[in-house]
Amino acid sequence: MLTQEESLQEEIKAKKQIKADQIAEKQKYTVTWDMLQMYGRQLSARLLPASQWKGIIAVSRGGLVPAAILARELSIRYVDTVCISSYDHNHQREKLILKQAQGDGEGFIVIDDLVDTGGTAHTIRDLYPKARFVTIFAKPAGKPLVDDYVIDIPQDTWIEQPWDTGISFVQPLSDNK
Ligand SMILES: O=P(O)(O)OC[C@H]1O[C@H](OP(=O)(O)OP(=O)(O)O)[C@H](O)[C@@H]1O
Ligand SMILES: Nc1nc2[nH]cnc2c(=O)[nH]1
Ligand SMILES: [Mg+2]
Repeated sequence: MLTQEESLQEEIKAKKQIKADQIAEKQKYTVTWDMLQMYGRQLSARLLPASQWKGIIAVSRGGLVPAAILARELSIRYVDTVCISSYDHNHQREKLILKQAQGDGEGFIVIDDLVDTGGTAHTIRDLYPKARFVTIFAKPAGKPLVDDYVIDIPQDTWIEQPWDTGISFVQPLSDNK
């Protein structure tokens, strides 16, 4: 007989497996480091002049690499983070704010790698109503919640980020000599 805690853990594990299966079935949009740098530079150009910004707030973890690209291009050295953990619990997707940058976001760029359902973006908007909130990728459901983004991605497509992937051998199409 499982305890309540054990059955909750079992339920969470089963849900994670369902999510992994759903991701595996989705169309993939694979991002390379080069692409990310190129898109990050495009976004940076739209954030000029840099003198209007007090700093950058990265939405950890996905926003960390894009934030580094923006910081370099705009010569911004003040970089902070907001750290959000999303997890499944009792049929609800809850968000836990582990750490946040202070203030209402005025004069700051808040950057995340992508907006999908918009759940994270809602949290960011509540925390930093005066910030300029930008992402590199946007899916239709979350698009209305960002001030700017670079690449449109269909809702049914999973974005594979370069930090989640690696280079591996691929079989040739034909082994015929
Ligand atoms: O629009 P949404 O449906 O909320 O999805 C977008 C969020 O999902 C990913 O983060 P995730 O919560 O997976 O955590 P991570 O950044 O730490 O990888 C991504 O980096 C965005 O922050
Ligand atoms: N890597 C990745 N994380 C996500 N979080 C929510 N949607 C996505 C996605 O498409 N790709
Ligand atoms: Mg994230």
